Amino acid sequence: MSKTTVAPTPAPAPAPAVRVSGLRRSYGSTVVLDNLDLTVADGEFVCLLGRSGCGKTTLLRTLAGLDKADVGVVDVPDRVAVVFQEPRLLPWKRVGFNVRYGLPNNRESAARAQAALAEVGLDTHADAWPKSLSGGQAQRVALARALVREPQLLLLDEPFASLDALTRITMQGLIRDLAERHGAAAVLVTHDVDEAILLGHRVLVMDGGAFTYEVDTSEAGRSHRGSTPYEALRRDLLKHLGVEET
Ligand SMILES: Nc1ncnc2c1ncn2[C@@H]1O[C@H](COP(=O)(O)OP(=O)(O)OP(=O)(O)O)[C@@H](O)[C@H]1O
Repeated sequence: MSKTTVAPTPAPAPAPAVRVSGLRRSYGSTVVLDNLDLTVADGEFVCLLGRSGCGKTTLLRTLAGLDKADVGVVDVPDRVAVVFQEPRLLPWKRVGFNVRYGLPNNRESAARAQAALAEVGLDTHADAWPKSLSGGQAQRVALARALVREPQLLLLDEPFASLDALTRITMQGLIRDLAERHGAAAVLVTHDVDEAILLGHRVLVMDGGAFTYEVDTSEAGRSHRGSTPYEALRRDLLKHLGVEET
């Protein structure tokens, strides 16, 4: 009896976490987002770099559902969490409540909040008041509040901007590890080229509401600062941002 072998059907590629096409947004006569297309794969970490006013925050707010496109398709998963530049905690509620705010008021939510606090190294702070936290600790609580929702997409709008340089380095490592561990896709807005290279699998440069450059940083991001591939990538990005190095 002859045997027929059937070639296995390739598994379908997983649906991307973010699919944006033809996105336009204007305020009056000012075009802020101009016919943007963006796809972010599941588990991918994308960083947006661009000069002030180029439309980064507007794009992030649109992905978060906080701003509305004039035209275009914006397809994001159901569970999206945002971390802003400031922690935005409720000062009259304890840390644990802030983390589980919006979840059902039950023991499971309290346990999930506690686990999220442990992930950001603040498991002993559930009963603390926000005003007793340092800036870095408060931003960790904001991160725990995002993670407790088990987001499929994490949106980060300059979350380290108000932190001191040392805390910033710790937070960068933490966010990278957590995004990886949770398998969440992430979009980070930053002004910092090194931060973008360090955290991103891919870096997009925006100018005038459009993407003007894109680079895969997954390899160079693992190289040390100062190494040849890292410095070449850094110079390349600075050039596309229109920054002259002296
Ligand atoms: N609600 C609004 N009403 C009118 N104009 C707005 C509004 N929000 C943003 N803009 C304008 O849209 C443009 C893009 O703003 P956006 O905040 O997205 O830029 P950005 O790249 O995030 O800037 P930055 O890096 O300084 O935060 C700017 O010219 C800004 O003035």
